Amino acid sequence: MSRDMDSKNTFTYEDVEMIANHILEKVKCRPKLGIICGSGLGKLVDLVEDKEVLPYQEIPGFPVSTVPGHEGKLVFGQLRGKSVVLMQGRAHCYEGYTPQKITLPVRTMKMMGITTLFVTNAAGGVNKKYNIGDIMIIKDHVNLAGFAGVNPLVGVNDEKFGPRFPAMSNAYDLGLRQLALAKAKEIGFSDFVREGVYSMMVGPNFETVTECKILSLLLVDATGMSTIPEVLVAKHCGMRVFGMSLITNVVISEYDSPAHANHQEVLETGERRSKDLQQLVAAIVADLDL
Ligand SMILES: O=P(O)(O)O[C@@H]1C[C@H](O)[C@@H](CO)O1
Ligand code: HPA
Repeated sequence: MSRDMDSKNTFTYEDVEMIANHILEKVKCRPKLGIICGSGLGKLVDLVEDKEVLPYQEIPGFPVSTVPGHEGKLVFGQLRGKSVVLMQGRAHCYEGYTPQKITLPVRTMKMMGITTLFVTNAAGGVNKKYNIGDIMIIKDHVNLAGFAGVNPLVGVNDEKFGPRFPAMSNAYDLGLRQLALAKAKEIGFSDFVREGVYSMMVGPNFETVTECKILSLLLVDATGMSTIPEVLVAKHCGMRVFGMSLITNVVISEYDSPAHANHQEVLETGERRSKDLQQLVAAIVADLDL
């Protein structure tokens, strides 16, 4: 099965079922919560006890990330008394994968019994009030890649996954956002935890100055190169979604500025803020109703 699946760019319901069963045969854990770790945020797995680890290379069809800061491991275990599976790293469209391929893990998680999905990412702060190191709880998104036709739900729709025309007006669960804000307050994080709007361009280049000015006009607070395809697929198949962006840098919105965005800064901020992010995730998961 492995070689056939690895060369595929789109996956049928039966393909996903086979991949999910393959994973379930290899691990004992049966989680209902899935967490996708963004660039430099893979240390979230340090929260997990009784780990069972599967490298993506050993999972048929799974896209393998080629980007530093994305380990490429599926980590099962216990987090604050709850069974969980973490994706330590994700693949992106700019690596040459189709939107359907980068979201295969989300459908696989659904098929494995995951009902709630946490998505995390590194993002550039567009909102001028944001500081490097802030954590933004995602309240909505602008699918700029979708404006250009990059959307994992394009193509034949299998109703076994979900409806042809899924609603996206409530993509980021209100109850989970409220829980996260309450927990941030409880642990003294309110000064650097915000709520805002995320946007995605395909990348891999960072944005031009004019693009950043446009993002601001579009009511975007933080921008990145991932997450939205995963959220579209998760909502399509009926999952409850919660999202967080770590503001790893601020976008350059002045012409002729000598500053420029770079992946090294993204990884360094991820490293520096990883303990706080872990603390917030742990506090939310502890009180999560699954
Ligand atoms: O996977 P995420 O969205 O966290 O990664 C961001 C976007 C690019 O992959 C990379 C740029 O530094 O970080
Ligand atoms: N732009 C796009 N993606 C990003 C950024 C950014 O400034 N920072 C981290 N991921």
